Amino acid sequence: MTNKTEIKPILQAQELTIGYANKIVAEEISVEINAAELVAVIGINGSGKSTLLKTLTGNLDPLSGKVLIQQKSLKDISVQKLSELISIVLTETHFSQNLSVEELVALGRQPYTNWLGQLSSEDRKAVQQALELLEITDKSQRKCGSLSDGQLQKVFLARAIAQETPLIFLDEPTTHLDLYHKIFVLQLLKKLTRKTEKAIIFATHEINLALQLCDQIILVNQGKIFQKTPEELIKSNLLQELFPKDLVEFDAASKSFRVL
Ligand SMILES: Nc1ncnc2c1ncn2[C@@H]1O[C@H](COP(=O)(O)OP(=O)(O)OP(=O)(O)O)[C@@H](O)[C@H]1O
Repeated sequence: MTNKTEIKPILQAQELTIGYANKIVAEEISVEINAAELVAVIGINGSGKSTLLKTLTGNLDPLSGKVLIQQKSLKDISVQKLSELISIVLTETHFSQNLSVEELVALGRQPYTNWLGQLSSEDRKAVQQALELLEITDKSQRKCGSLSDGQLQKVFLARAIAQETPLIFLDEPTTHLDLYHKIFVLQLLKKLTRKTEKAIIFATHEINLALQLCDQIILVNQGKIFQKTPEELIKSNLLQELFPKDLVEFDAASKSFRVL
């Protein structure tokens, strides 16, 4: 007998094959994500990061195998229930520029509002809490169209927080950001996992930053998927083999890629 409380993963992929009707992108995938973990999905262009995220969020059917959320098969979860479990932040270029920050964040409450879309006091509280967590309360009445890309990124993140789901997925949340703001956003994601116990999974090309900031890394490479801690990944040879060796190499001592 053990006293250790069993930690049940919030998300699991079992013997998963992902891809499209005429193309297998990756197979034999097994992934386990726990609450309060920050997880980066990395891999070269076209390796299958978006395909994996789409499959894990139920936007693309697996070719075989299954995805479980809180031990329940994704295909048996209703769309309504799924919107209470998963929020997704995409790199959005089309959104209503005329919405105020507060209005856009309030869209995160859609799974909970009535058919008229009226916000209850609980909905308003969730919106205010999300604005506070992202430190954008002072911008709540600004039009989204007047914000910088970095500020907008925080607003989309606040909308996902307001949705109050245990899982948040983001597709390349640091695109368009300068180095300082890339670190700012990733640190913020990390703080959110600690503060809220949410699991946050994001696709990124920022491998050096992911190695420094994430709890787990999912590497997509040549049809295979590896889940490891940053330390395990650095010790493995996987990063050395990620890119052709003519321009860039992984230096295990400094735990980063460098130009040759
Ligand atoms: N709808 C589709 N039908 C068929 N093949 C597709 C489809 N969408 C993507 N692919 C292919 O699947 C593979 C993986 O693409 P995916 O977009 O998942 O890669 P990625 O790692 O997210 O790439 P990037 O870093 O460039 O965004 C690529 O070869 C791509 O051409």
